[in-house]
Amino acid sequence: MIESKEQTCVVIGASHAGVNFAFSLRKEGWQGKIILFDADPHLPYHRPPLSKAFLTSEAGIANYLLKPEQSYQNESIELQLGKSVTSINRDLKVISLSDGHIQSYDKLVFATGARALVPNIVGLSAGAHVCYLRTAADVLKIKEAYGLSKSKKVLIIGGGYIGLEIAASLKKLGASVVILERERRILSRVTSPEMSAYFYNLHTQNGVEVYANKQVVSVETLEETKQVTCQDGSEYLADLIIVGVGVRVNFELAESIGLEIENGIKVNEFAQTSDSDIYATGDCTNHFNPHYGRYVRLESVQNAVDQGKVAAAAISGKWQAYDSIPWFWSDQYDTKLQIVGLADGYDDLIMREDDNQKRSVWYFKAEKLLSVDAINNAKAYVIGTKVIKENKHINKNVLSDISIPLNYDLLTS
Ligand SMILES: NC(=O)c1ccc[n+]([C@@H]2O[C@H](COP(=O)([O-])OP(=O)(O)OC[C@H]3O[C@@H](n4cnc5c(N)ncnc54)[C@H](O)[C@@H]3O)[C@@H](O)[C@H]2O)c1
Repeated sequence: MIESKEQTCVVIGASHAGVNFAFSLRKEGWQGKIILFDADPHLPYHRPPLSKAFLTSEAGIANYLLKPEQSYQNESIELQLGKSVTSINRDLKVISLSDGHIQSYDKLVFATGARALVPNIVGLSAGAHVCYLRTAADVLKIKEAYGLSKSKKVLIIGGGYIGLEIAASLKKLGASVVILERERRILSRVTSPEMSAYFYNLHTQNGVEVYANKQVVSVETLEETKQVTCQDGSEYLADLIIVGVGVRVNFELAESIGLEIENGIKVNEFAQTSDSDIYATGDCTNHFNPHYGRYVRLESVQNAVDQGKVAAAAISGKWQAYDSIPWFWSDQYDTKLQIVGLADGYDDLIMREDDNQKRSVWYFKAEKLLSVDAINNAKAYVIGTKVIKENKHINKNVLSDISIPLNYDLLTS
């Protein structure tokens, strides 16, 4: 079913999810208008380099664009940047914008993602020396506060991927870096104690001070310096504080029009919300994953791209259920981590150390492979992906024996 030229598809959010959706919709043959709205005034850019190359280099955000500007014109995709959608009327099928304009739609897509979580810490107001890292503007602010070549004392609140990637990047620039993590170990929300230990060692070996069990309770400004105090009474001084304590989904607009919200915007396997003319894609969605038999909300580029394709196909009348296997990556120092699958709920793991640099952690539940964390080990990532996709059984004795090379046939025979 290809819509006519009079139809309009409005997309709220022009990051990975919204932009990939828009190009996929055009590719599917949608002939009507496609309009992307985003509060961010920059041309849509890749987010993964924000905590890495963009943070450490002099290159402008124009070097990290998702698509060249011309390609939006080529595909007749209208970009309305620097504009927030403030309300939606489902009966009239119109959205209202911060500048007072209204826009009608036939199909509406939420690709609203998430925002940096602002913790409730006394004295932590986002002044010049307190930064977050979610947008290009956030990174520009860090660069301005930090200065690319100066060696400053940076304190990072939160030992998740964002905190660790920032630490690795700023360490390369010569900063002195302290990470304060509230939980008993870094990365506790997203990975196993074994992986947390690996990344703890990686960072401390590179000169980052990493402290767990540190709940920051207050921040005080002492002339040019910030003094951070934790619940256990310990104190740290810093020139710059960067906060990376997780995200909050941007679901409020969807909630205001009565869409079903449950850990994000709830969608079916076709990325469709509880309103059949409204879809949602990317970080903001809670969707069913058939490989794991449960609803998941993923914060990843892979999900943003793949779910956008499913939504575009569905709007075009091709009902292809979303069934991708999640994958993620992170680069810190010379370590490349690739993750396939979701390890939550694992009851067994096998850690394989092929050599000092190449490792992999294999997570199982009831003998089924759930996920693989591959450290500098593309082979483990590729084999893990194939095994999960094909739902094969792995011979754990073979996997544990590092004298046997990693090989799909040997592992699954
Ligand atoms: N390579 C990647 O995949 C990658 C890289 C960067 C960011 N991201 C994504 O960006 C988003 C944000 O990342 P993140 O690392 O901020 O989120 P996160 O939730 O993964 O980690 C936040 C960490 O902060 C800790 N924390 C929370 N409150 C705290 C407090 N008051 N004091 C000290 N520590 C506290 C938590 O225990 C947690 O370990 C996530 O969606 C993440 O998946 C992904």
